[in-house]
Amino acid sequence: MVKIAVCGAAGRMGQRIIVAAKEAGCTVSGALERPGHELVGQDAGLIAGCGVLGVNISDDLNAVVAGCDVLIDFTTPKVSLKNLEVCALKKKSIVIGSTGFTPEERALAAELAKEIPAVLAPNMSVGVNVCFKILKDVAKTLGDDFDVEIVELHHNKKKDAPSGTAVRMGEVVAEALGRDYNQVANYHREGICGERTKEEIGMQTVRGGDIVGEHTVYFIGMGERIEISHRAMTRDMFSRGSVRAAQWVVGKAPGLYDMQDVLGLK
Ligand SMILES: NC(=O)C1=CN([C@@H]2O[C@H](COP(=O)(O)OP(=O)(O)OC[C@H]3O[C@@H](n4cnc5c(N)ncnc54)[C@H](OP(=O)(O)O)[C@@H]3O)[C@@H](O)[C@H]2O)C=CC1
Ligand SMILES: O=C(O)C1=N[C@H](C(=O)O)C[C@H](O)C1
Repeated sequence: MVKIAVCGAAGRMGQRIIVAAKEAGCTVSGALERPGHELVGQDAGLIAGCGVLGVNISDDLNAVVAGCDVLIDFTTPKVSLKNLEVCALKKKSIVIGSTGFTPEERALAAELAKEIPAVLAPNMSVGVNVCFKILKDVAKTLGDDFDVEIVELHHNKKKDAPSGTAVRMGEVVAEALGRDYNQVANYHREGICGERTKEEIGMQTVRGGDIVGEHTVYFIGMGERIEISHRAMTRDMFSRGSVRAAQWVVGKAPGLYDMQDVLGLK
C-alpha cells in the first residue's frame, strides 16, 4: 500500500487530499505544515474532518519525507521546489499541484526531477485535462481566423493570477497555432490600448467569494464563436486526481511528468 505524505496539510487542498488518500485505501504516513503553524501537533485527520488518523501535523520536512513513498504538495512554488530538492536527496517521489511557477522555476523543477519521478500539473481533474486535449484540436482546426481569449474565475483567497490552468490552456493553444505563449499572452488592456492584434491571447482574471475554479477559452470568429468551459463544483476531483497521480508515479523512471501522462491522454 503506497505511503503518502501531504504538504500543506491544513490548507484547502491539503485537507481534501488527506480525505481522498484515506478513501483510496492509501496509508497517510505524514502531514506537513510550515514551521510555526498553529495546527502543528494536531491530528491531521481531525483537522481534515475525517476522524482521528493517528498522524499529527509536523513541521519536520526531512522526517516526513523519510517516512513516505510519495509526497503530495499543494503549497506555493518556492515551498514545492524545496520539497522537490529534499525528495530528490532522499529518492522519494513527489506530486506537485502548486501553481504560479515562473518559467525559470519550472526549468529548475525539471532539473531536480532528473533524480526522481515527479508529477507537476496545474490541474489534477480529469475534465480539465480532457479540455487541454480538445483545445489543441480546436485551435489547430480553426487556425488563425479566430481570436482566442481566456477567462478564469476563482475564490477570493487565491494568491496567483492568472491560474496555472489558464496559463496551461494558453500554452496549449499557442503551441497548436505555432505561437510563443510568452510573446502573445496579453494580461492587461486599459485606456487607448489599440486594436487587438491577430496573434495575441487575452488572459482575464476574476476573483470573488468561494468560486472553486472556472475556465473558459473563447475562439471568436466573424459571426460565430466557440466557448470551451470547465467548471469545478468541489475540490474533490483535484484531490482524487492527486492521489491517483501519487499511486501512478511511485516506481516510475525519474523525470517530470504531468497529468496527461497519469491519465494516458498523450
Ligand atoms: N493542481 C491542482 O489541481 C490544484 C492546484 N491548486 C494550487 O494548490 C496551491 C494551494 O492551494 P490551496 O490549498 O487553496 O491554498 P491554501 O493556502 O489553503 O493551502 C496551502 C497550505 O500550505 C501551507 N504552507 C505554506 N508554507 C508551507 C511550508 N513551508 N511547509 C508546509 N506547508 C506550508 C499553508 O500554510 P499558511 O496558510 O500558514 O501559509 C497552507 O496551509 C495553490 O498554488 C493552488 O493554485 C489548488 C487546487 C487544485
Ligand atoms: O487555487 C485554486 O483554488 C486552484 N488553482 C488551480 C490553478 O491555478 O489552475 C486549479 C484550480 O482551478 C483551483
